[in-house]
Amino acid sequence: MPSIYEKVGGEPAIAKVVDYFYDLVLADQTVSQFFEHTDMDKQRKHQTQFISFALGGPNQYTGGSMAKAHEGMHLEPVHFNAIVGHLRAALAHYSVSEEDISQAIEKVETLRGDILYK
Ligand code: HEM
Repeated sequence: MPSIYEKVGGEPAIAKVVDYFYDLVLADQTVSQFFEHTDMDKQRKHQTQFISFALGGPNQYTGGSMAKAHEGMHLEPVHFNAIVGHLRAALAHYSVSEEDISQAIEKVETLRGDILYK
């Protein structure tokens, strides 16, 4: 079974989804402030890893490192939900099927508990 990552068209397609997702995130005042002091290389790395993880691509991060990466950000459900919404919109924009989008969101949801502030 090909991963969604492969179905979408691998790395070149992911780069486009990443750019689109990134634009949505930075235009959204619910979450844009978290990236205020993030340099562009890290920003890009974050988005690419995020999308690759969601779509079953390479360079996946484990739950443990996700908790560490977001430690101290005090992320609330409203922030996580906003990011999930942008992921959904970016995938839909590139004509990913509703079924594949749901699967990607399900994957991302497995990290909610690690990423949110407790
Ligand atoms: C399942 C959801 C998420 C995944 C897979 C993910 C992935 C990652 C990864 C891999 C890093 C480390 C990047 C690095 O070390 O360079 C990171 C850092 C970061 N994430 Fe996320 N993330 C998620 C959710 C969120 C949310 C909801 C927010 C805020 C609204 C957020 C904001 C950030 C910020 C600000 C950084 C630090 C960037 C920096 O070093 O300046 N992430 N994330």
